Amino acid sequence: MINLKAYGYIETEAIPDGWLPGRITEIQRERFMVMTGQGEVTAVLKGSFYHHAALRAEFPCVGDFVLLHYSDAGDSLIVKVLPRRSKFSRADYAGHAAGYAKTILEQVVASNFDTVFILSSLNGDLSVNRMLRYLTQARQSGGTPVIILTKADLITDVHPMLAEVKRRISDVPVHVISSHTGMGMSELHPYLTPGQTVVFLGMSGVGKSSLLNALMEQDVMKVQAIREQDSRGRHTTTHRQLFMLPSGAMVMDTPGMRELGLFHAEEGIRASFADVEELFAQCRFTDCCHQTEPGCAVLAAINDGSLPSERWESYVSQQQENRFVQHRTCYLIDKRAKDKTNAMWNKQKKKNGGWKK
Ligand SMILES: Nc1nc2c(ncn2[C@@H]2O[C@H](COP(=O)(O)OP(=O)(O)OP(=O)(O)O)[C@@H](O)[C@H]2O)c(=O)[nH]1
Ligand SMILES: [Zn+2]
Repeated sequence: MINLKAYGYIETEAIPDGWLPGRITEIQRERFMVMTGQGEVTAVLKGSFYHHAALRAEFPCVGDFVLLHYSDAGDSLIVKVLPRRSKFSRADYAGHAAGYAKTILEQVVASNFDTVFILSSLNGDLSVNRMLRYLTQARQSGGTPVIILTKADLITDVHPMLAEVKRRISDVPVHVISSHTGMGMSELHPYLTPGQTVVFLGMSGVGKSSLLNALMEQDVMKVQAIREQDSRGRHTTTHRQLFMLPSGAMVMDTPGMRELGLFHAEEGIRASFADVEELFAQCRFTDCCHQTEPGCAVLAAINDGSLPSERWESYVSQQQENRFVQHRTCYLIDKRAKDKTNAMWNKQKKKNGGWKK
């Protein structure tokens, strides 16, 4: 018997007779691995998930708690996804049937995590703006962000960089580690207590796989020694996507996490830049664009130094990216609707042997 609480399960609703709660640890095409009180089982989705395929966001993802009809011979059946307490979604544009265009836009790639480790490499180009973007996503997700500066063994003096990060990001813990030497790793223990789930965010090559291997105390992920042009087949040692660490905490690593874009991130942006958005109310004109207008509170704050201009710039660039995603989404909905109308029109034309009567 396995205690599902060790997997972060919190019973929030009574489980009907004959149903079994479980947590999704791995997804391969149509087949799911689910950890349950009876051990890990394979499962498939109840047909109704496919009938309502438009509700893409409701498809189970790694980390989800689900209810199953348990079968000890063959696949169990996933009947319900329990409410998610946190999630990462990505905007999904890829080739789906036109009729579903309005509702396939959010694809959830990981859920029910407590902490988001935002990784940046100290020896690469350490970009605080990029960190701020990841912070917005983390805040939007419902997880608690923590910043991890990796590969400390490659730097002689980490202090200037650490000071710069802390200066610009004052409300989030920052840790300096090396997965190779073990430096700073003990600082991560408080986030890795039993039943806690962590996800990693960070650019390719910052050391996510190396950190996972170090925390697992074994090589579960293949680490890239040399960058390949072809990103396929990268992590070939395992398909597992939810790892139980020796400490009793879990780490999720899903392919989707590696290609997140900002998706409907207004709330996250608002949370990250409350100080900036508060200024807007103080502008003289309600439709102020904060560019050249007289009486603009933003320009005044930049001038007197109370709003660092780099902070204003990263706010503007996150807004732009978010708006781009939204426009693109609207554009695609529009285009799919048009394509569908055209297809119907052409069918009609054929049937009528020429132009519609
Ligand atoms: N010196 C040093 N190198 C490290 C450390 N962590 C990772 N590396 C190296 O950085 C490179 C990339 O590490 P990975 O762990 O594969 O990075 P990743 O973030 O998983 O990369 P993707 O799989 O592309 O997303 C490898 O060559 C690692 O050996 C560290 O703490 N110190
Ligand atoms: Zn203004």
